[in-house]
Amino acid sequence: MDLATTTPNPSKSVATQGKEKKDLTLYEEPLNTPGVVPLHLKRDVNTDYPIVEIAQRLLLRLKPETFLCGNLEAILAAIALYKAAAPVYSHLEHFLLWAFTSQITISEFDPIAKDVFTWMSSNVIIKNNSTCAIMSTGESFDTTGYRRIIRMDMVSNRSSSTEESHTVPALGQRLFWVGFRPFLFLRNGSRATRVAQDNNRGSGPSSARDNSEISNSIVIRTLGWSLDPIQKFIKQCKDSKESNKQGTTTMYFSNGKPDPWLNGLWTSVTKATRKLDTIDIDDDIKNDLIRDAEYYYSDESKEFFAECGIPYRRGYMFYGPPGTGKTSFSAALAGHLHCDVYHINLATGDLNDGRLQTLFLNVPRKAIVVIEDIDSAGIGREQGPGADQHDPLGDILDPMPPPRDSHGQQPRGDMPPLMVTLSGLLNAIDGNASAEGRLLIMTSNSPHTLDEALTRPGRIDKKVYFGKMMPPTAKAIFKRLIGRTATAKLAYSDAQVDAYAQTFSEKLPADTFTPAQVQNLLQACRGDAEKAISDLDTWVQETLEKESAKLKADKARKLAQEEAREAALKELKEREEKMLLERILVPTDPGQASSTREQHSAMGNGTDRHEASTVQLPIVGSSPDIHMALDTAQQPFTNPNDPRTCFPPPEDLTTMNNGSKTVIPGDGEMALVTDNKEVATPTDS
Ligand SMILES: Nc1ncnc2c1ncn2[C@@H]1O[C@H](COP(=O)(O)OP(=O)(O)OP(=O)(O)O)[C@@H](O)[C@H]1O
Repeated sequence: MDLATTTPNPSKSVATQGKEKKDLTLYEEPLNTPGVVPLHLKRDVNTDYPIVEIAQRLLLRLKPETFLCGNLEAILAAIALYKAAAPVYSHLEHFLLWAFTSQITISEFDPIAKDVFTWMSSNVIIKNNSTCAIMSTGESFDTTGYRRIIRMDMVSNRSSSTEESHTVPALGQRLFWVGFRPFLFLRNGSRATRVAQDNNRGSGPSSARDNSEISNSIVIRTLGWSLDPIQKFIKQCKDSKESNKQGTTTMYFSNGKPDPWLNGLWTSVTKATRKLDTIDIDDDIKNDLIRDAEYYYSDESKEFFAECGIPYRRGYMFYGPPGTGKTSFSAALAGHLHCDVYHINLATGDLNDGRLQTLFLNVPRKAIVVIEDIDSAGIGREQGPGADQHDPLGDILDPMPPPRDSHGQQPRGDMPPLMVTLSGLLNAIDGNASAEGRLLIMTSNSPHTLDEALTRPGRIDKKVYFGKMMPPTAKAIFKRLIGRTATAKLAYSDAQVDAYAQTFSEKLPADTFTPAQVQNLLQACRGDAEKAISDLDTWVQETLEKESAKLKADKARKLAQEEAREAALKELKEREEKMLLERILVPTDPGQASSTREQHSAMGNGTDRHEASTVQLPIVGSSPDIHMALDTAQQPFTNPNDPRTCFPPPEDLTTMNNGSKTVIPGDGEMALVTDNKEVATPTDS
């Protein structure tokens, strides 16, 4: 199409042209004016698509007719050709990749991916003047699922990373070299796929794409027919992480979610290692624990376990009041042994036996697994099939609806919160499928509530009590929290600090306060030793008063709960009695009574007759009578002479062997007489 030939002459007036020409004269400029777009082409141009206008102007300026055989159809044909050839190119590309490269795909939530990210961050993104990366504040960018990932901002790495933030490779691909070998790093996944996966939660690894790539994954590709170079590269990433890890401990927290591709099993946080000498507990206990744990991970011990055929596992139970250092010591021990800590929280309601087992199986060989506050996880002494049965008292004591979940939804009746059972926990800890090499630490505030099976030797090898502050530990905590600052800032000598610490430990009542409480007091003094000592008496008094007030309040609350429970029990009993009466009372309507009698006569004598007549048993009286009758109503007849289990035909007035007698005073009236004494009749009631 030649634009110039169809250009109307703008100089001609509308009035002097025919209809067709009249339309054409609307254009103000000749169409062949460079840079001017004819109005009929402008109809698709709007502010949303200025690019179309730009392209059109460009075409006019370039005058494509001069080099494309004089028409625009050639351009369209070229585009069509490109479109047709694109799949061929894609196939060719796939073939070349298949034929000449090797690749490894890693789920983004796998710990290995974290190692690769960290290596890429420090060796490629920061060094190679990248223009695109993902920045995350905080430490846990690696295994946390998309909710945190979308918080990250795309940034240019020209703003250098700070201590508080991390840059990780952006989605897409980048080429880098390790020595003389080129590698292609490819990060798949987008927010859209993450959302889609979120909606398909539970689909698990089947959400992988058809071409066996995992969504939200990274792919490492290199030239050649062997995976060795990639494996070496991954090992290099791991080694680099290990060397960077000095002085830090990584804590993993169980997610309890079913889809390991979406959220991973663990969320991790890396912290500066807490040193063991910052935990103030009895020195003997501390040294014993350290020696035991060190020996457990020694080669000698591994051989011993293997030779004796004992499963290579060790377990500790730390128990004592809250705030005495059970969790802190576990973390410090992990730092000392250069291993990571895996925290499993059983009380979240999103763990069941299967998931717990999976978590234990996914703990590396050398790791400390901590199950905190196991007594509050709802795993009591008895947890049989009836343990989760509905408690009728609950309805009376707590008539409120169950709490809403995190999405504000009422829990559905058919979806109870997940529970870990005692047998599930025992299996996970030391069942055949349980991983070996881990050191398990359970912490508890009240270990006496735990089932003995859980704490028996073999599962728990050491039980350690973490108690309140004694004078030696009070002295140690004073030196640690006050001494160092006092020496540095106020130039106290060691002897002075020691003297203050001694005074402090003597003034602090022994076995009364937890280390957490004392730490709170000393932190507030900010290195002022004299203030710490002068404030101590007041603090002790106030804290004791607060504690006693809290104790009183707790006692009152417990008493109120007990009373409410008793009242509820009473109410329940009354309900039962009422229901029973409704079930068993004979109607006083003579018509009904005679028809009942007819039914009884029709039944004749025998067991059936007894069952039928039992239903009519009139019982009104104290609760033992009621329960006697309830038993009778629920049990089949076995002894026809037993007044509780045998009721005579209504037409007879029978005296029982044991002296009990049933009286039928008249139509529609029945009464139970015990020891020839009438208890009640329906008309009485
Ligand atoms: N023995 C201790 N030595 C030093 N610090 C301690 C000690 N005990 C507690 N703390 C401090 O008190 C705080 C709470 O300690 P931690 O969480 O370890 O107690 P816990 O016994 O595990 O409590 P809980 O039973 O509630 O889990 C921490 O800040 C910790 O530093």
